[in-house]
Amino acid sequence: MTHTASSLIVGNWKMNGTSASAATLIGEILDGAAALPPSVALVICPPFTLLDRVGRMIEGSVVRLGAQDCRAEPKGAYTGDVAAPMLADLGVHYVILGHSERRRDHFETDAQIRAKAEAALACGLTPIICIGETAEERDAGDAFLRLSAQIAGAVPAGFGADSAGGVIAYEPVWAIGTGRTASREDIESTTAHIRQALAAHLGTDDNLPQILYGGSVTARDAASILSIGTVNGVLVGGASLSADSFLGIAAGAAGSPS
Ligand SMILES: O=C(CO)COP(=O)(O)O
Repeated sequence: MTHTASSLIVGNWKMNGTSASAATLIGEILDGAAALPPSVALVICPPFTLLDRVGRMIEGSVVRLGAQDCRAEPKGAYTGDVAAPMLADLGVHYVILGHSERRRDHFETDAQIRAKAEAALACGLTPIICIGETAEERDAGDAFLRLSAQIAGAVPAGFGADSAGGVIAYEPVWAIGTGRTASREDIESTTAHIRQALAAHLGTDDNLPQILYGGSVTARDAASILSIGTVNGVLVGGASLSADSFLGIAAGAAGSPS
């Protein structure tokens, strides 16, 4: 399957990695990344502890650096938190916000996620705002309502039109870490809905944020997912911890055999 438009392949390492494992993984990814066409953009989001080390390793390569969260305030007495300007200072380009694991474990609200996105944009970072319905919401037929509400609450005005751009990651909660990827048909209809909801919320059809799919993506299904017209890339968890899998997914974006 061939995919001609550019694709954003983002690896979310979550709470995984040591200096030794990161050195090996990044070395292998850089070896393989050199063979990818320029239409495929790779982003690695390691935990905070590895941002500096990974940033130094990928310097001068096509791979960009992303973080997994930031705080909305620029500095202050917030023990354990990390501010957006601190990330920008480290050479970070992207920041994942509102991941379902943070919504679940840290009770993050759409309003907080929106404030974080505004803080990230203010220092030139590209936010990757995560949205997604739970299995219960899906079974109740409320998935689209839930996604529209998350967009209305978490996506800042003008999102995507800023020079830093903006990214929305559709990650159905029931597909994350479960090995249960959403079907191509589901991803197609849901991302079409998300695109419509973004256009309605932002009041424009131009410069809309890019839309990623995330949830048990593997090299096996990446090419099919990435060939959907409303999907601009993928957000990869588990499979981003293996260079073979991550590069296989990127090869799916490049239209080459994975
Ligand atoms: O949450 C995810 C990426 O942010 C998806 O994780 P998995 O690819 O492990 O399902």
